[in-house]
Amino acid sequence: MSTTIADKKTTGLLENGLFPSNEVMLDLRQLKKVYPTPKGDYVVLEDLNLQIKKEEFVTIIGHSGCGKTTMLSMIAGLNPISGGNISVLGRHIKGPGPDRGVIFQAPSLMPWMTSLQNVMLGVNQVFPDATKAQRNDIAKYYLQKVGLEDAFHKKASDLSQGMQQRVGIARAFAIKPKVLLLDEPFGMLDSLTRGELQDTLIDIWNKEKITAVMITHDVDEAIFLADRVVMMTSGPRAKIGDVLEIDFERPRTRKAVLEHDDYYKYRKHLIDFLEH
Ligand SMILES: Nc1ncnc2c1ncn2[C@@H]1O[C@H](COP(=O)(O)OP(=O)(O)OP(=O)(O)O)[C@@H](O)[C@H]1O
Repeated sequence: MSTTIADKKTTGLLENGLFPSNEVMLDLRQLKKVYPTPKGDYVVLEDLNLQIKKEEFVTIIGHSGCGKTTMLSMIAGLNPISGGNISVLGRHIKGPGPDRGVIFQAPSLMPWMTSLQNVMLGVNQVFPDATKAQRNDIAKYYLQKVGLEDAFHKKASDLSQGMQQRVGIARAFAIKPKVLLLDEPFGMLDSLTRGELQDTLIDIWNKEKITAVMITHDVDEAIFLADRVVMMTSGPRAKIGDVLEIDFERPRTRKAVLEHDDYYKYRKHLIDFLEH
């Protein structure tokens, strides 16, 4: 009997359903989130278990309001955990830290500062012992990687939305985090700019291989970028509903992905999940 995509098991799992601990970067165990509301407690997430391996790129999809941002902000340490725990390389997180970089939908730059100054803000905090010249080099290196070599000294408020998000990407990579958390980073961009930024992101990621977790509403983006697409159930009490391994070689090109025999099977699998 032939194996369908739905039958495929995630590769590398032990018999207990977990990855070997030395391969795991991020571990969410029995995660729970409760928001108090005037009508009583609202349990957004419950019994949510997810392991993400070192150097893995995972995309998260799920219906609006299911709790994706809640989960990501908890991993970032910006939103308190109501139950269970989150660990990075085996250590429970207790708040935000430079081991986790975040890219939000709106890059929230300091509008009166230049691109370089915005990136330097993070670099200065994370590498206080480096010389000013070294810190400058790091910031410029990543700005150049995102295609902003001509815009080091442009004020953030003078940049287009796409360029601002490029600064956001440079800023996140420049602090050299262990985990990169992306919350719909291209959600506000037109589709052409979105495609360009996906290419920029994946180009840097191919070199740096930072473990990445990215929320997206775009099924094609989810497939193009990910090693695994994680599907969340609808809330309340959302958890991981299904995981789809994307077995395309890297580095990938959009053309090769779109022409691959499995592409539409992956797409159908994700859309079927979202429609039920
Ligand atoms: N601070 C809060 N207090 C109370 N309820 C909240 C709070 N933050 C979020 N919620 C609720 O928790 C649920 C999950 O919100 P969250 O933003 O995590 O979902 P999401 O899946 O990221 O949504 P979207 O895809 O629309 O961005 C929603 O019902 C939301 O209204």
